[in-house]
Amino acid sequence: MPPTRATFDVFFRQVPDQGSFVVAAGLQQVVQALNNFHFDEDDLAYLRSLDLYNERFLTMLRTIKLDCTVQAVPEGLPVFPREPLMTVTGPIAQAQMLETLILNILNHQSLIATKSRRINFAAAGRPVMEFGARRAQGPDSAVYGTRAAVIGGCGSTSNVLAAKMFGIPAAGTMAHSWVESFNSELDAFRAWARMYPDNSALLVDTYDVLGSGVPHAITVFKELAAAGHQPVGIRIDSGDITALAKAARAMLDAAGFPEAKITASNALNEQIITSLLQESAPIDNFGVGEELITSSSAPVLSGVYKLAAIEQDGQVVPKMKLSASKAKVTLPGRKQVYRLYRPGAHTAFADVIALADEAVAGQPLTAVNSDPLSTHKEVTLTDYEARPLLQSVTSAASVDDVFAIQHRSQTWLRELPAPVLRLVNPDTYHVYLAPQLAQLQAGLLRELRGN
Ligand SMILES: Nc1ncnc2c1ncn2[C@@H]1O[C@H](COP(=O)(O)OP(=O)(O)OP(=O)(O)O)[C@@H](O)[C@H]1O
Ligand SMILES: O=P(O)(O)OC[C@H]1O[C@H](OP(=O)(O)OP(=O)(O)O)[C@H](O)[C@@H]1O
Ligand SMILES: O=C(O)c1cccnc1
Repeated sequence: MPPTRATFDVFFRQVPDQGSFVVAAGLQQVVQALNNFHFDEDDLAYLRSLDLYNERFLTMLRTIKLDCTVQAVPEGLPVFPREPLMTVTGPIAQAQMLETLILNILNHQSLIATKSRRINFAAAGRPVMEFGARRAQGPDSAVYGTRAAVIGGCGSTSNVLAAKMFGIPAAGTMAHSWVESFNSELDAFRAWARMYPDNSALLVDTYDVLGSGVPHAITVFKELAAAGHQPVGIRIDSGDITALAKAARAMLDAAGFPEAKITASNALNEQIITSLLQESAPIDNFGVGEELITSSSAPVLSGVYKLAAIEQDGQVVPKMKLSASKAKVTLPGRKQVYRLYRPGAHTAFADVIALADEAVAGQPLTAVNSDPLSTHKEVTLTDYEARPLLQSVTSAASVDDVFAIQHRSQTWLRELPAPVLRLVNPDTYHVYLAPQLAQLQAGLLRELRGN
């Protein structure tokens, strides 16, 4: 008898930081991990030593060749609670074995892409450099977190390995130790300017921002300008950034350097950046590290991997987890997710989760709210165009440029109603269940409760 095939869905129930959406990220690394999925002899020897597995199972692992099909939403897409962002169909033992691997990759990158999107929304178009490697939870989180940060809107990184791996501009300014290691701040700035005459971003807060840092930077900028170079600017990394940036801006302007840019850093996040800009702090660039790379205000995206269906005797049998908590009831069956647009318009107004073979075309659709904690009020959706979001993923999927993903993500975000994108108290975006899926879920609920 061939092994039972099964379909699992990846989805999350809650958005970090009380936001309304998550930016999906990590698909490319999932594809790479599945392409590379295998057990070495020393893996098998270790598993054998546990005395838990029989030889038949270990032989199956030795010769394993994944026979799973994957559907996923494209990276960068804003997605909402309960929507499958990936489905995996394959022999049940194989598809089950992939749970933790897939969740590890998607949960991490989607979390950081979402945090980055929030920070980049707050920065309102000003470039944000990713500065987090030193505070990331280990090397992998630094590298793949940087990839996700760029998907979420960052334009460059000080993580040179990530820059090399993903084609991201490597960027940075100067360390305090550079300034401290010279006899004077002025000597330190001059030495830097000699080496990098066209990349003179000087760190002005080692001793006294307004008393020495900015005046010394201005002295060096004058010397650079006299030699035909365009000074880049300064970085402020402590103190009251608004007050210091305003005073520094005035000093730079008065000295004839209105083009010199001010970069701010120091444990920045979306709230602090919003506050700085509300105070009209004249900041041109942000360097953001620890709060971004660890998503420290909301460090977990609790994406889950749930059985949705198995195949028995050639029949697809929907499966559902009932659970003691109403919020954890799952959606049975093989599914597709659609984003609904008004005909001819670029504004999405709702998503619909439907059974894979359920018709969701231009006809009126009687749908219910997908949130199991809602009152399940029916709505009739009319006058829409429906675009499917889950696409087949091939193992030979081309390696997308991270900036192409970032760009697509921004386009998809612009399609959403503005109140959904608010950083504070965003509107909930509507996610409905199509009628056949809603009926299937209700029927299975009755059946399982009856049992
Ligand atoms: N005008 C401002 N509005 C809101 N937050 C600010 C403002 N200026 C600075 N901050 C933030 O306040 C926090 C603490 O800044 P503080 O000046 O105490 O740091 P610091 O003196 O550099 O200390 P440390 O040496 O530990 O970095 C940082 O997260 C910083 O980004
Ligand atoms: O604050 P983040 O958002 O993580 O940005 C990166 C930080 O890393 C550096 O600080 P460093 O490790 O030298 O410590 P310090 O400046 O707090 O002393 C840099 O000067 C930034 O402040
Ligand atoms: O200014 C920089 O170059 C910098 C600072 C902290 C972390 N990464 C880069």
